[in-house]
Amino acid sequence: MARILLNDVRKSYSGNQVIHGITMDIADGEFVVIVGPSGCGKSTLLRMVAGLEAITGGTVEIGGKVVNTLEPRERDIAMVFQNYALYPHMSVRENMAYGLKIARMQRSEIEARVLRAARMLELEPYLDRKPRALSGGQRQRVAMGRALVREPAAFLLDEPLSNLDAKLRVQMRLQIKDMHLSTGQTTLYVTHDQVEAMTLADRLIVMNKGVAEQIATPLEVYQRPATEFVAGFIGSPAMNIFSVTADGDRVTLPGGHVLDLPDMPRSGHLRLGLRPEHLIPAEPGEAAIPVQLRSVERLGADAFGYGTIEGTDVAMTLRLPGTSTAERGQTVAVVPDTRQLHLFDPESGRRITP
Ligand SMILES: Nc1ncnc2c1ncn2[C@@H]1O[C@H](COP(=O)(O)OP(=O)(O)OP(=O)(O)O)[C@@H](O)[C@H]1O
Repeated sequence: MARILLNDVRKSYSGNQVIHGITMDIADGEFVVIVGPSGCGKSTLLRMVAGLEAITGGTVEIGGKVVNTLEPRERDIAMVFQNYALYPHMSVRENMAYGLKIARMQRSEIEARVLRAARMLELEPYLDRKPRALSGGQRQRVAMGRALVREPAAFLLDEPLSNLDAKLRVQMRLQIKDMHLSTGQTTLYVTHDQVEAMTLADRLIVMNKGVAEQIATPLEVYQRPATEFVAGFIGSPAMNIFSVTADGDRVTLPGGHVLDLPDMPRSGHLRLGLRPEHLIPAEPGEAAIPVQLRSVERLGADAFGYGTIEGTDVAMTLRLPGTSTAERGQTVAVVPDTRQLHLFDPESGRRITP
């Protein structure tokens, strides 16, 4: 087990910087998820920790040792990739044992470790099968088992569930969580799936264009996004974010609609963020945001209304009760829950208190 320290880690490809200095102290046993849109540098960051990419600047420390110039096999880490990379001619047992055999571990110890991992991953019935006779989920568990038997200081996983169907992904997500709880191993996990990120992580690194926009627990990221980018990226359906002008507590919205919002931290142009669940039906006559609905999606317990602020093309998503009779073409008047406002600086995109 190990603590991982990233200190101003940078990466350039032929002079083009793609990771712009990431610093983070990952505690021994912590589960950290690197999340962000395609191309933001998640895999590159993970591969630098693994030793599969050279580090252009800064240092990576694993278990108190700077590993910048160490080969992957010298770093005491195990990596699981999205494409499993199993040996087709070997059985599940042989696939899992292979790395240990190469490391000349004693046979009895290899067997014990393979059995322990197989039990944890519910692979015991398949130990003598070849990969081609396994389902996608089973193959992914073998890839996981192969990493597990090495009992490394840290686990690095790059989108390990992206080749599985939705139902299997949920199962494997729970299994990964269980595995982490029982091994207590430091884990770095890359995904672009925010549900995986929110449910697995002790802490998240939310990345955008090679920068860590926020490093915090999933709940902090959801409740107090540090930037407009994070606010828009985390949460489904996404947060409604639009430009407003504040004059004291009088706030003018797109379309000229005016709300009285208490405790505005400053006047002038601001970006206002409101999650769909924090918009409440207005009382008759109350100053409200009129939302003209373009479509309503009914999910049973809830319904989502997609539309625009009346008289504008500013998109708004509402979360309505499953019993709502709202329909496409109707206008629904809503007011924000004023304890749940998010305000961002229009220039820097950074959160303005609260
Ligand atoms: N070998 C390379 N040479 C040049 N540029 C590269 C190389 N590998 C990655 N990049 C660039 O670095 C940036 C980050 O890539 P990376 O693969 O880390 O992103 P990612 O967040 O993992 O994306 P995805 O979710 O699509 O896998 C991208 O702009 C990519 O084009």
